[in-house]
Amino acid sequence: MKKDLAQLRLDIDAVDRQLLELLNRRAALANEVGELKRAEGSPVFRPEREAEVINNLQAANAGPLNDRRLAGIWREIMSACRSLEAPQRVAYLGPAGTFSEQAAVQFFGSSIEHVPCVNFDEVFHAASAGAADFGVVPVENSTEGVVTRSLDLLLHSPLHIVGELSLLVRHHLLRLSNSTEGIEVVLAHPQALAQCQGWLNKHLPQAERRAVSSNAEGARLAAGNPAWAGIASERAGAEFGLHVAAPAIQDDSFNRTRFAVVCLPQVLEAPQASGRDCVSLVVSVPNRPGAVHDILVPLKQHGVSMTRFESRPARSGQWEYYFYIDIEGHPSQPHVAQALKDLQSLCAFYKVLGTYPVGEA
Ligand SMILES: O=C(O)C(=O)C[C@]1(C(=O)O)C=C[C@@H](O)C=C1
Repeated sequence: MKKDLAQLRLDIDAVDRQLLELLNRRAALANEVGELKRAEGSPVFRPEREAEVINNLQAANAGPLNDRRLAGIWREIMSACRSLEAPQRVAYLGPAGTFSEQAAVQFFGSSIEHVPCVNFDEVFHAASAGAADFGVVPVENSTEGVVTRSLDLLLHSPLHIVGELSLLVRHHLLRLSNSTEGIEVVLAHPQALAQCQGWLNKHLPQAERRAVSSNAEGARLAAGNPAWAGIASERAGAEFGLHVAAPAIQDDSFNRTRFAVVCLPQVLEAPQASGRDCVSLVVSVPNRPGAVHDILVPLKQHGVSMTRFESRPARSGQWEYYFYIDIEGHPSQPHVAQALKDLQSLCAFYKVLGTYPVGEA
């Protein structure tokens, strides 16, 4: 005979009590790990261990829970255990409700200490000066290209990249009412205004576009004036009590932003090889014909794929450039190490920005 709802709920309650006991046993073990780590001064956050835990469980998973959901649940369990060892402070472009905050929570889980910052410079400063353990900054958007300020800050920063993630970015038009009538000003971060310019040209051609420090800040301001609208996430709308006047107004429905997770090498060294890794570099070459071509030759010779090549002016007034290069692989692989060594010998400036596991698309 099939069980009725009341019986099924009793069974769920019983399983939950077992889970609770097991989770607390796990948490107590994490506490012990924390004591060991404090004694030896080693880092709390170990991304390669967390990846191993999830891989092992996925290999043993008999269902019906699917592997993706399982990973999401264990990321949160480990985030909670990690916070018992030591709360990880994560800096990002605030206020609450930004995509950067969403990226921080997606990467570290929700048991983190939030360090919202007013701009990207402050994120780098917080993580360099010890006010935060990690920083999360956008580096590239699939519609708008690179986030130039983040690249410029990475160039001279003592922070290195230890992880990345990519977030599907849906921008909504948010305001105090749920219609698009009578909007005089649209406020958002310049990147979001650019990502929605086609929609704005078509639907709100008369409205003034006002750039503000973050989308969430635009939403906050829009909550104070019925003729103003912000472009931001649903989360930001909820935070400031706004309606969605028009959903998903970004010009590209697959609009994605890639974020880098940065920290001081003292907080976390470069992660070990995970099997799917990436090295980010910034280089400059002597100003002579063929120099840019030449730096790509070692990559081809040693069979290393380049997944990104960006240039940024060196601000010397001499039309010199820095090149931001991502390659596939890990320096512990001999062909990658050799390619990097040969490449370095051709560069006037060479800096490894980080070696880290490739983020999920
Ligand atoms: O294995 C460790 O080093 C732990 O600290 C435990 C644990 C976990 O909860 O499994 C927590 C934090 C680390 O990032 C990795 C794993």
